[in-house]
Amino acid sequence: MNMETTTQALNSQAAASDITPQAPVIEARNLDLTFQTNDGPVHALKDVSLEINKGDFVSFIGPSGCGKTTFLRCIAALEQPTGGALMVNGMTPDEARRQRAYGYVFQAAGLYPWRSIAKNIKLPLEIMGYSKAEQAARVEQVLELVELAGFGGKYPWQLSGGMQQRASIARALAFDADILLMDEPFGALDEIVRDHLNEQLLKLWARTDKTIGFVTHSIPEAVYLSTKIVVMSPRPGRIHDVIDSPLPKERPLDIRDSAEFIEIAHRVRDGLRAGHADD
Ligand SMILES: Nc1ncnc2c1ncn2[C@@H]1O[C@H](COP(=O)(O)OP(=O)(O)OP(=O)(O)O)[C@@H](O)[C@H]1O
Repeated sequence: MNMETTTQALNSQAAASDITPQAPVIEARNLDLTFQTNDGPVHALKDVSLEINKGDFVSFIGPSGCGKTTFLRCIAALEQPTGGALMVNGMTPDEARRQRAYGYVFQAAGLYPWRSIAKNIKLPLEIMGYSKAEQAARVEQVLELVELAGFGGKYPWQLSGGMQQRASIARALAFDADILLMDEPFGALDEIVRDHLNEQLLKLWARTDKTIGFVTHSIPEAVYLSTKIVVMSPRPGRIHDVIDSPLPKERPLDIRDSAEFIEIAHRVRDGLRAGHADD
């Protein structure tokens, strides 16, 4: 095969792979979850169907108690659905958890106060049996990613709330899972800090190509961050609308003043209102 034909063959292979649809990273089909409580059954999720593809940044927005956290916890195999099907990387959530498919960032940073930032980040790596050298290398790498290089020796109380939340993101990134699940990570922070962390998170996402599932109550945050916005309606949590964002991947903060941004924000708000009216 001469050089030209080789190039042509490679080009056509590339073209073919461009059009070959990739299997979704997360696929929910008619997912249902009812909690049995002392006060009777609580129907938290109803008939939730959703596909999340590699590299998507998906935000879940909806009123309190509509099942956003529950859905994230199902993906992480922390809750068992009572109906429907859920696949993560083509596996059951439990298998995916065993393969360390995701890192999870909680509402509160949840750092151990008696461990330095570096030692907090190392904890999951120690449990997974990484060598000391590998632990140190990964800590350096993820601290760099969240712009906390040089802070590994500090203790959580020596860091601001925003820095602590970044440290907890670093901990979730440490074992390089493809999926990052984030449950209202910036909910407790003031707006300016939140804006800054939103910008940093977008850059981190662009650099690492992770698939992110992100729970928020903030419409601007959802629109600014996401490639896909899932609007949920009150209990039992259902998907009211799924918005594929037309915004470019590169997003300066002032994109929030653009007509396109405002239009998507309106659609989310209308969805939230209509969801309430469904009751
Ligand atoms: N382990 C549990 N046992 C019983 N009920 C539960 C459990 N976990 C959640 N629920 C109930 O399921 C519903 C959905 O809860 P979930 O935390 O997923 O909502 P949410 O949309 O994340 O709410 P918020 O925005 O307030 O964080 C709520 O009514 C909640 O009380």
